[in-house]
Amino acid sequence: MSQTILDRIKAYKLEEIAADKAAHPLSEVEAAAKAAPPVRPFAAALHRAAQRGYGLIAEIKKASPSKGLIREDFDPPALARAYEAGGATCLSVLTDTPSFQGAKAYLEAARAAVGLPCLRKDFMYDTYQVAEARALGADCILIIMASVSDAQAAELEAAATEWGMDALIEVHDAPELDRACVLKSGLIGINNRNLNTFETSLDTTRQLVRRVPEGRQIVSESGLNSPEDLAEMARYGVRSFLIGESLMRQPDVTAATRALLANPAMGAH
Ligand SMILES: O=C(O)c1ccccc1NCC(=O)[C@H](O)[C@H](O)COP(=O)(O)O
Repeated sequence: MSQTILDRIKAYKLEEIAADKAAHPLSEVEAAAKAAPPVRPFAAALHRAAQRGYGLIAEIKKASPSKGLIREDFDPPALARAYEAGGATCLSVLTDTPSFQGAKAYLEAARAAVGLPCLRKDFMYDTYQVAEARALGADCILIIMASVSDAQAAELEAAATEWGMDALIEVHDAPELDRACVLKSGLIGINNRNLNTFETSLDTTRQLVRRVPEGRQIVSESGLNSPEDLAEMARYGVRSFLIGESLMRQPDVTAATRALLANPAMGAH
């Protein structure tokens, strides 16, 4: 069977983690995590924003496997400030280099420039990466159910909790959602993008939302482009969003963020 993009990412990530562990032993990373600035509440900020209007996790994303280079003029602290000025609730910062041209330093720099809680957007397989995320200042980690076993997901989630961080549990189909619901995290991200084919459809959120148990906070992720998209998701009770490309393509990121959030649809929460 041919390798999927997630297989390829996993293969190089495991090599990267091994190299990182050799260069920076866990004890060193844990010491840095303990010395990191205090955690900013991520899920709580999103919840509050979604009650008043929309919760927005605005993503700092230079490139992607599906689109190649997205934004040439790429200054993470400036983009973080632009998102904050536009009304974003939280930031997501890609720290993966081979596929997204991200960097760990981007997370540190973006977070230091603003007061917003930050997600380390990466492919997590090892609790070493969770400690590293905290050392970089992350307030939340991503757990992609398509790329980890149930045991790995539980271990990553427990490590995030131990470090005081939140975990966004990402799913793309019903079996992944059922596995995610066994975890404790209240934050469920429904990714509208199939990470193997790159096909993006808001139908993914429309279909999965009804299977999410009461009390979980849903974040619709990927392929959201306009106030109309957000209003459509709000019709399904989803008021929190993770958006990268459509904002990253705008010359004025503050104005684009402000325009996206200007007139939230009211109604279902
Ligand atoms: O964005 C991709 O092409 C991609 C490919 C393979 C794995 C993950 C990928 N993206 C990660 C994300 O989930 C998105 O960056 C995020 O949800 C924002 O999506 P968008 O608003 O469509 O940039």
